[in-house]
Amino acid sequence: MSFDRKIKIAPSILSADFANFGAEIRAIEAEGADWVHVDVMDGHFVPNLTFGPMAVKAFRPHVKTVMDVHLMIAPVDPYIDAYADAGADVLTAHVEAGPHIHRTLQAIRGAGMKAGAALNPGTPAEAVAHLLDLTDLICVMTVNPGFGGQKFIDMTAKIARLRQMIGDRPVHIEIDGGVDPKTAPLVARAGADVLVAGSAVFRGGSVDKPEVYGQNIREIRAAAEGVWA
Ligand SMILES: O=C(CO)[C@@H](O)[C@H](O)COP(=O)(O)O
Repeated sequence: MSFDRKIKIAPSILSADFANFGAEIRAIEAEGADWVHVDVMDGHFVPNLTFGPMAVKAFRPHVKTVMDVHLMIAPVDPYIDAYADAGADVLTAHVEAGPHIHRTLQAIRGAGMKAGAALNPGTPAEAVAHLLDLTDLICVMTVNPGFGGQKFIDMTAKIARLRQMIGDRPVHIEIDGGVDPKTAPLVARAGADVLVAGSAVFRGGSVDKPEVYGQNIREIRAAAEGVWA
């Protein structure tokens, strides 16, 4: 997985048909997704439950791009090897999920994955100030995690601060929650390069109407890239 700061659209399969993940993943990739974002929720760190490492391992053969796994679980450390075995390319843990995020990021890299650190809306950019050399991606939550389809919370000041703190390190800034063609330019202008979008990608489409996914992905990408025009 090479590093660049081009805009990447990462559809969240939280908004896909849960009875048809393989076909949904193949459809979004065929329609232009750069990464596939997989939301793991434990019903404890967040008030919702999705799936665990066995399901993620079953997704792996369908993902030809980058499998970006966002853990909304606590604790994280006992499960790192299971997600490495499942084939995650990027494994992101929340800084709020435990007292030892530094150790967690080291363990994620040690298991051969790219390491991400996620920040809830109430957590300041400074929470990752001493983690930047251990981190490949900072995920800025623009909703309170747990559900798709929520209203975007403006975190542009935090994103801009992170971009300044990161400097020339090869660290992605990923935005997660409420990303659509209206909010994408705001976060891209502030310095984000990976845009997770669930409802705004899957809305109106299906595996039988995948061209809608393609249109939705293109609209988000064009809106984000438009800030550089
Ligand atoms: O992690 C989460 C929610 O906790 C996200 O990945 C959502 O799935 C994004 O969904 P939309 O806000 O784009 O519908």
